[in-house]
Amino acid sequence: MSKIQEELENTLKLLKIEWKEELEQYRAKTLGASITDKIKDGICWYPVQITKTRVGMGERLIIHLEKSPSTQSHSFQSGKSVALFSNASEGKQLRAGAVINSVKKNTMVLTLTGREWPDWLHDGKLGLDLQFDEASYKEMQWAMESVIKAHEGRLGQLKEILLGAVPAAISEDTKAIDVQPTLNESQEAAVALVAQAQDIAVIHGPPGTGKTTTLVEAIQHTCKRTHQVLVCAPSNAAVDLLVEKLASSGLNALRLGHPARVDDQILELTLDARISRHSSFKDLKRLRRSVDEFRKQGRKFKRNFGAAERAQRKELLAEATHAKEAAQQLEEYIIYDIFQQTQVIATTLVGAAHSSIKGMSFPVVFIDEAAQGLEPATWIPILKSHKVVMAGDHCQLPPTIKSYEAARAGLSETLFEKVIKRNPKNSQMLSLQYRMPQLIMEFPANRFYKGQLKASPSALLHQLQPEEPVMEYIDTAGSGFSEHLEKDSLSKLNTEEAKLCLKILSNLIDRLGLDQVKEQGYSIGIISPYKAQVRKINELIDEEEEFKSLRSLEDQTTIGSIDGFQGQERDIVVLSLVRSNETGEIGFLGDYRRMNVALTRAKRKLIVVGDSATLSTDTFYQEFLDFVTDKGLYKSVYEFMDF
Ligand SMILES: Nc1ncnc2c1ncn2[C@@H]1O[C@H](COP(=O)(O)OP(=O)(O)OP(=O)(O)O)[C@@H](O)[C@H]1O
Repeated sequence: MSKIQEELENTLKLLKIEWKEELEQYRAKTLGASITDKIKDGICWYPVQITKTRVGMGERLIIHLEKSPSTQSHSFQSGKSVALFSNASEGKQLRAGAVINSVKKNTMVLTLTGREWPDWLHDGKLGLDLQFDEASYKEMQWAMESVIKAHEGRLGQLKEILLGAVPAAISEDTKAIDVQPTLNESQEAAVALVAQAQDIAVIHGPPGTGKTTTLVEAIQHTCKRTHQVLVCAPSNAAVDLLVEKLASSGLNALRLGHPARVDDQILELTLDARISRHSSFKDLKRLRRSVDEFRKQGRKFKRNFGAAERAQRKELLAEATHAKEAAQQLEEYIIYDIFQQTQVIATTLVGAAHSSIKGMSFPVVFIDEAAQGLEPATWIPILKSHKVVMAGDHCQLPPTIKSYEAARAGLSETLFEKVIKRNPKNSQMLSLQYRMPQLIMEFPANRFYKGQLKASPSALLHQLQPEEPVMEYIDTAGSGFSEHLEKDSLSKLNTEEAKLCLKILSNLIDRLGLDQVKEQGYSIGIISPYKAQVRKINELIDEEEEFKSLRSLEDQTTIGSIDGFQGQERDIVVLSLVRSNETGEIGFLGDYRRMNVALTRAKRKLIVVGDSATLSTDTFYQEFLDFVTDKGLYKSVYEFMDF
């Protein structure tokens, strides 16, 4: 067996270990567990009441739910798969699949996976279970098996090239390319590389250097020459960001994926929305209504059936089937028509296995944030493509891997890293960043990029107001604040620190003036490495009177984990580090790439809040504390202790 085949077989083996680990963790929580156990584990809500049902975009069925208030934490998050169940039928549970749109402390909005309301929806007591997402693993396994099996054809060639056994080809044609005049020299060189590369091109570089911006330019350029391209990223948030930029650059983009997982601003570009805007949609609706009508009529005749009624019923149900087939055909035509008009099909890596693009192939696939994609997931869109373009930064967050064994044995190395190492000539580095002023950039630039990262003149001027410092570190040491473990999720939170962060942010908003912040449209990010802290911050903003001004900025504010912020930027960022304990334990803050992402999201103001007594046990954080002290960015919590 060749080295490459061995390597791929090994990756498949590691994927199976990871799959087993995640399944075992899920089973440990669910198998044989009573509803009470599951509620305690934070993976079940029961009972829940329906507060509203409605039909959303694309005729999706949407349910608003509420449970009685409790302090019980849970693992429900937007985008996750759940099952709604009822205890109405004795012994057997009635279940319907759904995806979470949004979740607050005691309320949730869901989109049902099916197209029909379950007939038990208003019977018995309802509950909600978190589901294990096995479909993604199946797709990744299938992709790995396809790559292993491919010895000929384009996939057979691509695997040899991407994994470094065969050199990648670059065209000699160095015709000047027509790009936006705003691109810098290395960004322009990256677009040229994408045009010339026959097999693979990689754009890499530190945060804010315009990898996504350059990728969008390269996509535009490619779309002038080809009918359609595939564009992917590992996370829904990263796909949404790309789609937004592609659509505003004038490209006809289609966002594939479940609408509940898509940002509200992008909903208009989903297949559901595009179908509902199609000129034949009215006919489709009419046909679907007639299916329902025939069925309803057919089911009316239940008792005292004579031969004539039986025949009539048969006829009505046959009509229903007929209308259903016609509706399906029309829907297929509408989808075909939409795809014909689409220049860019955008989806997550795993979403590239979506049935609506089954059997399609693309001249080029563009993968953004490729350094965050698990290798088996990254192969999924490559199976459909002739040429591969990746953008990313391997000093930012890697993919999340649950099995320590699989990560250590090599699953943590991404295809992006392998490609850069093995095809150095086919990559273009960007090193001029446009996001952060010097002070925000300096520490990550020195610590992660050997000082090679430079700030563009425009970024140097980024600030909120001349007298407002662009960066501050607020030390909570000595305050008595301390972290807690959220028992059910095993995530950490630090309530006092969460309040302090919001207080500091409210003060900043007061200084700038609420109206001014709204008028300027400053975007705000409140970030923490821990999901439990993110939940706590959300809860405080929703409930506490003193954070009223922050509530009124809801549309401009994003609260999330560091992992969810990769690829994004905000004018103002508050980072809550949470860890505060006697033993100096810093847990997964020890993955410094996570801090690299967190420290490089802010454009005009970065406020970091943490406990130096705990953090300084680690040399990386000690260096960071030395940096903020040297630069005069250090403040103690005592300056804010009046609250
Ligand atoms: N040539 C340019 N001129 C002016 N602004 C630019 C240029 N290139 C990128 N930018 C701006 O810099 C910011 C960062 O760009 P972008 O998000 O593309 O960077 P990135 O490298 O993908 O960042 P990250 O590593 O965080 O994902 C954006 O606000 C973008 O508009």
